[in-house]
Amino acid sequence: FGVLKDLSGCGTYHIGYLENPNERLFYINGELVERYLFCKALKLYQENHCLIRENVKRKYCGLDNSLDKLPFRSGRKFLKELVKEGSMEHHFKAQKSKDNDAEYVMLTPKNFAMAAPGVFLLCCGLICPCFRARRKESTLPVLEKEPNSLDSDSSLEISSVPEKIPFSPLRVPPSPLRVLPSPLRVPPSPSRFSMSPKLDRVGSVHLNMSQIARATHNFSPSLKIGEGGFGTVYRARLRDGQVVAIKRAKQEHFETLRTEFRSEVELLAKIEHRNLVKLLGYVDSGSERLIITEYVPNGTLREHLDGLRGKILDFNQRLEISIDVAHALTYLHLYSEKQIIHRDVKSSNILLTESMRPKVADFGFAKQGEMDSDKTHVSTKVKGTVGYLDPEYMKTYQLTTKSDVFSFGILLIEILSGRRPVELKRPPDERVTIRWAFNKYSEGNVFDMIDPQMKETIEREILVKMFGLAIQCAAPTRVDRPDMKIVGEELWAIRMDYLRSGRKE
Ligand SMILES: Nc1ncnc2c1ncn2[C@@H]1O[C@H](COP(=O)(O)OP(=O)(O)OP(=O)(O)O)[C@@H](O)[C@H]1O
Repeated sequence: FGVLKDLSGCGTYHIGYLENPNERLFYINGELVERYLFCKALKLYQENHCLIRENVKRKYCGLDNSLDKLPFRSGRKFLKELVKEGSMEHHFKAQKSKDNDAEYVMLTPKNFAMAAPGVFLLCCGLICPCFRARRKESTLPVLEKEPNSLDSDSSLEISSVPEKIPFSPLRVPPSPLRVLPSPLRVPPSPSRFSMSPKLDRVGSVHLNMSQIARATHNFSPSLKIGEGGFGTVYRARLRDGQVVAIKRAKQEHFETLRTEFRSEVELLAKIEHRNLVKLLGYVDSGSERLIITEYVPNGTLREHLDGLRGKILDFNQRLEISIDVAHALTYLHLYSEKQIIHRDVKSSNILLTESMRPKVADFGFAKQGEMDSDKTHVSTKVKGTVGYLDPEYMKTYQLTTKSDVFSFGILLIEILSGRRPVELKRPPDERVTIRWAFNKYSEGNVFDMIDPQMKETIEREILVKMFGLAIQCAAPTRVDRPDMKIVGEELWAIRMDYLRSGRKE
């Protein structure tokens, strides 16, 4: 995989490129575009006095002054041109004429990291008539935006002030598909994330560094239980016998990760739900930053789906896990002190207890919502994991709770089918799981979608309801997605049907 480089940071265009040994791909607002449109967007940046690195201009758009030769268009005109000529659809058509296999072209490992969200958008728009009309409607407001307007897209986090920001190499994503904040963006204002002193005393576990070093045997590799993009996780036994998980920030990314860690602690401190990993304590001392949470002993949901944890999950367990995750998200969206959008709902962030109950973890990307204000969304940089990322959020940078609903829809299909959101080793028409599922669902082949490792027979009606719900959650536009509370209620009703059907209990 190439690394997606995001040049955003100015105005409402979010432009980026992905460079592989054999190929360069360019995108604007999450969509693949031709190079010349990318260069025009750079030109627009330049006209708006935004920072563009000279080497990027030179490398991708020719000589320094070649940008100046491109005709300048107003933001509105440019966006119209973008839609007319350079959209993902255009790219698809261009590729198709060359190759006759557009999907294959879009989904090679080389370009997948960029293409997948767009593919979701496009494929859902193309193959699902009921979503298509809505999709067209919903793109309109975005098209009307001027690059420097101070409307909803003038992001809370992305400064439009053309400030010179020292270049730092883009950090390599922890997993190849995780979308990370761009280093070229102005960091969030310190005040938004500054920790109140009392947060250092958050939770019930208060340890100093030497106590932590003792509990982790000096961060012994034998106690390491996992590694994520932001740190290494250790299991530790405290003096009173309590077993906890300690996430230690990676030193090399210390400054970049500060925001993620603070965000995680601040939000975790406010929540209390049996299906959410509980924060126990926090250490921010010198060159160390650690988060102490409850230890969840039975691995991640993904490990269970992969059969790495012994017994394969049965249908009832999958249904109960789905319900619990839906409840956890409903709590975050509706009932926590402040509305919280998780932004990284995925199977590897769901930990299981010994009794196979899930706990949603990893609040590094979580964000406070706008529940108490008149605003319908938060405008913010895109974070999350490709494959689970809401295409509308990717396109508009407008974050709502419905982005979590989208990820949950993808997760639900994963739980039922066992398939990852993207499986590059499969034939082209099966690589994007949501698309494959939608096709199967439309053909009425729900049994084909069930995880082959699951041997029970489930009533067709129940599967139709569950897959139908998952597909609805993963609708391309947020207006078509149900609220998380409704999703939980629907799943609960499905479970009632399932129990009544006499297959279990
Ligand atoms: N509270 C916990 N209890 C038990 N295991 C945990 C806990 N927190 C994390 N882990 C383990 O550590 C691994 C890494 O967790 P972490 O949240 O740092 O990263 P991740 O979610 O896997 O990756 P990324 O943050 O890049 O998405 C998890 O996959 C899990 O196996």
